[in-house]
Amino acid sequence: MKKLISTISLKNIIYRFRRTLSSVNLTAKISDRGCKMLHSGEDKSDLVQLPEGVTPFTHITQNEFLGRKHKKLKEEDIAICECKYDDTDPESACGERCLNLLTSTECTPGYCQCSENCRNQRFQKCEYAKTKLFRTEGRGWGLLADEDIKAGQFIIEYCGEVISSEAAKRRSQAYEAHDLKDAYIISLNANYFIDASRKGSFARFINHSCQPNCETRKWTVLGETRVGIFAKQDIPAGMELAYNYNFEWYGGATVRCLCRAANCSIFLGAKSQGFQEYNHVWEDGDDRYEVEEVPLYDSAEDEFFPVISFSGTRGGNEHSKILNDSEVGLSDPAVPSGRDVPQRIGSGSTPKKKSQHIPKRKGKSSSRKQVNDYDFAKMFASQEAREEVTKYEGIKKEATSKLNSVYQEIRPTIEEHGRDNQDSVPTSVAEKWIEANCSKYRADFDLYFSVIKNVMCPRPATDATAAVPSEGGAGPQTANDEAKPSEGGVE
Ligand SMILES: C[S@@+](CC[C@H](N)C(=O)[O-])C[C@H]1O[C@@H](n2cnc3c(N)ncnc32)[C@H](O)[C@@H]1O
Repeated sequence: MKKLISTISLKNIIYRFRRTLSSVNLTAKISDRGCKMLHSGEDKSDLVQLPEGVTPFTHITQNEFLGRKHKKLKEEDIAICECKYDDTDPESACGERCLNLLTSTECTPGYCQCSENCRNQRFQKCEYAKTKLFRTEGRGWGLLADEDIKAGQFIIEYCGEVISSEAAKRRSQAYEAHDLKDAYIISLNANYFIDASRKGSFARFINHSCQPNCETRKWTVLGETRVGIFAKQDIPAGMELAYNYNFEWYGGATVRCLCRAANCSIFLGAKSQGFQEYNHVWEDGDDRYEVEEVPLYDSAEDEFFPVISFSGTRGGNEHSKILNDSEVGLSDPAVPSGRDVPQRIGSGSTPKKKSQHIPKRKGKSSSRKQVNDYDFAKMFASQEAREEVTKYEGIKKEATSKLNSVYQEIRPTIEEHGRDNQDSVPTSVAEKWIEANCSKYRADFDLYFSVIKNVMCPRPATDATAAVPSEGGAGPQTANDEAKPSEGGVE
């Protein structure tokens, strides 16, 4: 908590400091938008050749806005850092101590004193890691590292068309209606989404994992928010890149997740906006989400996909091939391979197979369900035990519903700032969330403690009508009354 608060204050201090600096009047022009490396003169999107089977899309290296132009950054809004280039220490040019870098803001060309030596224009200069498109088993196309990537490294920007949330909903439904099963819409902020279905960068091929080696981060570049894929850990060449789709991904059709992680949440982007709009989900920790129907596709044809070569945007990383999951770091011998599991296939690659459906397990409910809501009190023969356990069951229910309502309250804020920018969430909101979580954990603990205590040290039954007399229900009460759960779990 302390760390969170100090990060927030640090950010405020840096922000104020930058505002002061930005009043310094520099005269250079703001550079043209876009990735200079790829957009100097010719349209490099023409050069991108895709392997056979990939649904064609337009390759872009900066977002395109529908219904508006790129922002024109006002001079007083330009954040200027303090860095100065020193040729004896090139790393000092907008390195890790750069004020802009620290606040996830790229330096503005013409306004950075390090000029062409500035190292904090990675989105603008398309300083991407080398990656390679490959065919996965059952998850369509994927992107893998084509060089060793360091933890924290910027890998690639997720580019696409920036659209409103209403448009995202409309498009998502239209894509589904047209049977486009791969969904490429992710959230930019509370109101806007990036759709990489028709236009996008190679980031659109990065698949989801519940235990990912990459993450999305939002950066401010020339006044606009942009989404980058960054390495969460060192990634060796040849390993598949993956990030967690929850929060960012708009979702679409309900898709069974095939990431093979031990903590897999079963469905792709189950916490994403699109998923939640289409389905009613169970709480975290439940073994299954309640959904109307789950379309699954057979991946058998994926396995016979030929090795294909193609040339892409940058030298050295432009051929694709089919690799099996163990070759890209996804194998788990405990999990059946694509051959055994009914899975869905990537878009446009192979003819679609007949869809299957998981039968609906329960009636559709209109609200979030409580899980683990077992009435433990019924287990006990003694009146006192039942009363005590009932009391803690009540406290736990209260804490759960408080946590749910806090979640609903803070969700827009969290979604606006994005999962990776939690330090921007107001302290009061963060505190509320942490407090509600602590209360819930404490209430859970108190309830389970009370159950275990009463099972281990049964009290004599005082109520002949006990619903389910426990085995030792009539036994003598042991002297263990001191071992009580903590009082006032949720206060
Ligand atoms: C942003 S696209 C990723 C690229 C996609 N595989 C392709 O071939 O174009 C997202 C789609 O990939 C598939 N996908 C990604 N991760 C997956 C996973 N862990 N399990 C199953 N399908 C996945 C789903 O069809 C999803 O709609």
